[in-house]
Amino acid sequence: MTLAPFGARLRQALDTRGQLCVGIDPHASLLASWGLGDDIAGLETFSRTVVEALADRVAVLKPQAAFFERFGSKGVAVLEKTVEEARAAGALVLMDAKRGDIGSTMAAYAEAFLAPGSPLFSDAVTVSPYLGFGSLRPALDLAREHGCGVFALALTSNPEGGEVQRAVGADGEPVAAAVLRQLAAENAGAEPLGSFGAVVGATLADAGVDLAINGPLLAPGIGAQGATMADLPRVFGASVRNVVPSVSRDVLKHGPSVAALREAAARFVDEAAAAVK
Ligand SMILES: O=c1ccn([C@@H]2O[C@H](COP(=O)(O)O)[C@@H](O)[C@H]2O)c(=O)[nH]1
Repeated sequence: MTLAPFGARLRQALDTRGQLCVGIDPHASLLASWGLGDDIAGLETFSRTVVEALADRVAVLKPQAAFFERFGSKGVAVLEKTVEEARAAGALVLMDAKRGDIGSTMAAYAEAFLAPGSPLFSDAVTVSPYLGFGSLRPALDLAREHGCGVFALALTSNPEGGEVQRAVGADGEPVAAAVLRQLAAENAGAEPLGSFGAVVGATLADAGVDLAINGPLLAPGIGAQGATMADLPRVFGASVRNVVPSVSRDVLKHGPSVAALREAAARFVDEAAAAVK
């Protein structure tokens, strides 16, 4: 089956389901607070419950690969099932894997997440552009071919990010600005929204760079990291409609009750709508 471009599918999901991405981050502390073991059975129950609660209503679910990989091959098998079931229930799945390597290895990462038929095939994947934006080419091309998306780290939500991302190159352009400029080029002419997004933390005091990339802006940092939906207009300005605010722990802490998870997600959707209008 050929998918419509990711940007178009994402635009529709955000407009119909609301501007929210919920992260599936099975921290050991969350497994414990849900009364689950820090083991494969706990991981499986946690992930299945999040998918049951949210995949039919939130725009995007974002499994954090690290929390599955820490259990080895059995954890990856749970991740595969989580992705498949979330997509089948109607959510767009953004795999938060933050992969980045030389181009020839990047091609293998791209096949893992963006080639139809791959066990971890997802609607989009996060990547690191810090081996040079050009090293992402295999992922950008495969995503375009198959209707998928790619989100490159631009200005991350952690306080340490700026030392690399705000550094200024020999030509005077900050590193993050160069990433955003190249994403904008990938999205040129795309309607209603390009498929190549940037990760820009909602925790930033001020973006200080041009965020008008005609693509989605994944905004982690809301909730546990201290940002709120009310911060979005200040950080994202005129691009705020293209923001995909992302919350993991501040939704997940309401489990294992399916109803409570749904209520928490609905509250964030309402808060995002109020902030963006
Ligand atoms: O700049 C970034 C990029 C990715 N993340 C990821 O998002 C979630 C945040 O979880 P919370 O519980 O909502 O804090 C997590 O998976 C990070 O790896 C980010 O936080 N910042």
